[in-house]
Amino acid sequence: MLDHNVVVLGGSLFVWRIYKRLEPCSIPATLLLLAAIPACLVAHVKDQYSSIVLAAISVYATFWISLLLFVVQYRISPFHPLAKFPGPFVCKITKIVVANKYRNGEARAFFPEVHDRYGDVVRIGPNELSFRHADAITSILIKEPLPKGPYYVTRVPKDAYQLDGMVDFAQHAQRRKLWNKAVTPAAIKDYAEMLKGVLADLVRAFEERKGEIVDISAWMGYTSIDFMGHMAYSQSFGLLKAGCDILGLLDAQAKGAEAITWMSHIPWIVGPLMKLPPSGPFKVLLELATKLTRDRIVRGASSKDLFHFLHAEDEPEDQRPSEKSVEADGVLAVGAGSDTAATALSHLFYFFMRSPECKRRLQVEIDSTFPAGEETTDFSQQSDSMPYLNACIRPAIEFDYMPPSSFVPEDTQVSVNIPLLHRDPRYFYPLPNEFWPDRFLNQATYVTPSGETITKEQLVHDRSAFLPFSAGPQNCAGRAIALQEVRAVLCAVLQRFDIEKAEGFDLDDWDRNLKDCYVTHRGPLMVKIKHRILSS
Ligand code: HEM
Repeated sequence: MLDHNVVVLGGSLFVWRIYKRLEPCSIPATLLLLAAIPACLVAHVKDQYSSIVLAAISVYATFWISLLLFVVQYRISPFHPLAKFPGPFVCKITKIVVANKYRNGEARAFFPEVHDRYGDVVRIGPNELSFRHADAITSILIKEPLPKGPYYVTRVPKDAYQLDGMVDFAQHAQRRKLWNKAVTPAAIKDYAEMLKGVLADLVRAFEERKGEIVDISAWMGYTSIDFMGHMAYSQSFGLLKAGCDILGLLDAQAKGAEAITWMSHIPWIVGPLMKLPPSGPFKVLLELATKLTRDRIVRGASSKDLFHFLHAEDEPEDQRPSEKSVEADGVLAVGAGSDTAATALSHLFYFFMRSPECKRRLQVEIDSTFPAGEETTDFSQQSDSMPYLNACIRPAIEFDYMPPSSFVPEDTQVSVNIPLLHRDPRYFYPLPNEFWPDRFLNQATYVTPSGETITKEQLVHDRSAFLPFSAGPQNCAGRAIALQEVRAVLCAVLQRFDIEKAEGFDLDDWDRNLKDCYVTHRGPLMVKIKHRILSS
């Protein structure tokens, strides 16, 4: 008779082979492989023990420990397909390290560190590589875009299809058609009217707070979320009027994103978690999305909002996407469109406090385009005739997380770390780490903030490495809307107000408190709102 340990080891080797080949993660498969199989082994070897309890303890312990060792051994062995790629040892064994970095908002520090240490291609998980090279953009995202990886699977709510969670390209392209109709110049014209209303609320709120100290990062959050309410659902969320997050939306979004980003990096955990009823921030967000969708359907809209396009309201009812899918894409719009724009705007106010000369130059451009007393709401002028405004915006638009895809057949997830490219001297030089808008201007010579003059030929400016809105089929659907919003807010505020650092606030705290958790957690950015006195 075979020794019982050999039988148990054979069982766990068999289960490991199944996991390696099929990666099953459903609850029934997990119960079968991790509980039922060892139970059968207990039944098989129980006679060799003095009691069934002892047999169960010994078999389960041997089975699970040996299974774990098989997994670890293989992941660090030279036979693993990614064995030749360098990376932190612990990352070869488990993805938990990177998942926790995201959850704790430490990705911003972690990725530069590992790429500086290990090079342009780093193994950041048992089956995952991170790239820091512009060539990878074309190979992964553009030329023959690789299919989306399991990272995206968690974005798909049950019974619904959310655009960015659609891993099937054909299905994604079909849904993206609705989004593309929602971002044509004609559609964006309608959103411009909504934006004007939001700008009026913002200006009014700042007028009322002149001379006061406010957290401008929070106010940018209210602004962008209010705009998304109008643009997506023709409904005011009312944060600007209230001067606070009355719906708890920003808080729910931040907490939900923290959980989602963690789960996205450990996709096998999603199956079991999705079986649980939504709780905490997910409950808040889902209930709000359902209510917004219902209310919008009943109420209708006086002009074409995003919902109009996503719900295909011009089509016969039987050809429209399901209510659940529109609900899911509505959440996506509010999530994808609010934190990103608010972060870009907050960064800009921060940069202007660090570099007052840049703010002065921008205000000169604003004044010559929109003289004092005139409205700043001719948005086409902002996009076409204000080069310095557009140069300022570009370096402030961050792309805080990575778009992973996956290689088939090895099931390796790969990602290009775009924020690192934006700060890489091979693509942007000089001052790759500094806010220096001039690099985005087309000039024969450039003067750096320290007074050094360089020629166009000396400037390194590789636009192919600049991708704040990503690229390829899954690029940002709201790019044009976001740019219009950021330009409009800057013009409206800087034409009328001087935004100065609040006394006692340490600007270094802004950078210290930034955390990438799928959305960017921003700490406070305390400023004094002052009436702007125009220099003659
Ligand atoms: C400064 C502001 C913004 C930035 C930097 C930004 C950036 C991005 C990036 C990098 C992606 C790709 C993400 C990935 O592949 O994982 C993306 C996707 C997306 N963004 Fe934006 N975004 C911004 C504003 C907006 C706005 C205002 C909206 C909506 C009105 C929006 C809607 C979307 C949607 C729907 C997707 C998913 C596209 C798809 O999967 O086909 N974004 N965004």
